[in-house]
Amino acid sequence: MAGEPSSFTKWNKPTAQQQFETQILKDNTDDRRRIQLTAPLATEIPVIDVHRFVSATDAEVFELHSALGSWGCFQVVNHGIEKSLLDKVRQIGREFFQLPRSEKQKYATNGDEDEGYSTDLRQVEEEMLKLLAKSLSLSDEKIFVRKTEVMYAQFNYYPPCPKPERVLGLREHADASLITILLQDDRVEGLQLLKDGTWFSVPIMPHALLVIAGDQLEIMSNGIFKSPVHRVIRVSSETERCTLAVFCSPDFMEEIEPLDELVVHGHRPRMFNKVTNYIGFYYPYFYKGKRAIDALRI
Ligand SMILES: O=C(O)CCC(=O)C(=O)O
Ligand SMILES: [Fe+2]
Repeated sequence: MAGEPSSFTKWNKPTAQQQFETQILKDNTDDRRRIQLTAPLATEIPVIDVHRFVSATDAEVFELHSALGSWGCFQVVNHGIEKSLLDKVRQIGREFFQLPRSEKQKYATNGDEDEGYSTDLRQVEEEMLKLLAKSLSLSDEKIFVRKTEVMYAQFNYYPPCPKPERVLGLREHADASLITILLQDDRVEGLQLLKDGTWFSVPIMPHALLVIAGDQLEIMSNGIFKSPVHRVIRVSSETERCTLAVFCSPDFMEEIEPLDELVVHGHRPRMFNKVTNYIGFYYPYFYKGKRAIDALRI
């Protein structure tokens, strides 16, 4: 139906997740609760300059570490992807969703070729994963790089909404991924993050990428990093909002658990049980409005 949020996914290993995402978007329109549209701006989310971070001071590394333990995300600038390319990606997303439904349908299963931006995003992903290992002081800075095999890109499109206080764009959830790299819309806000029981708006930085910790990172970091609950509200009755989310995860059949190095007897005991195919494990909980990660807590 015209006017509903929709998504177009393109990833290297199509699975049931695609259907799941469609379901989330359908569910959103059933939310009839009044939504609080104004929220304080999350100005404390740190902005990390990737180039500078190579020679970051201990204080900067600590800032990243503590942001991921509280907000569960950070903004990244100087990531190496051309601004013009990011603008083009957003433009392609908007143009795609403006096509008639019959046209969009033609692309629905066309998910196995490479796009120009996917290589660039893989490099950014690797840099981010190395930053995470660095901020956890892990001995192997590539541990998360080696464990992250799946990249799944999804455009989210939120049309203008005449009753934004009635309809969510995307209902509250935490991501099942290890990390999510989000290219926000450059004009319309909408992403809100739950911290200590309060919703905060995530500020727009037009050419920054927002890195969000997913549940699998919370598990592997033995709870040091938090996978934040977030949602999308539809603030504008005039302008559409388009974002690109890239979900980065281990192979589905990989067993994940807290990294040995982060389990410290007597100080930081193991906080989560092992799980295989976390993505598959996650959905049934999501549908019930619960968090899968809670079922793994020891
Ligand atoms: O569109 C957004 O701002 C966030 C999307 C999101 O949270 C998701 O796709 O999981
Ligand atoms: Fe999300």
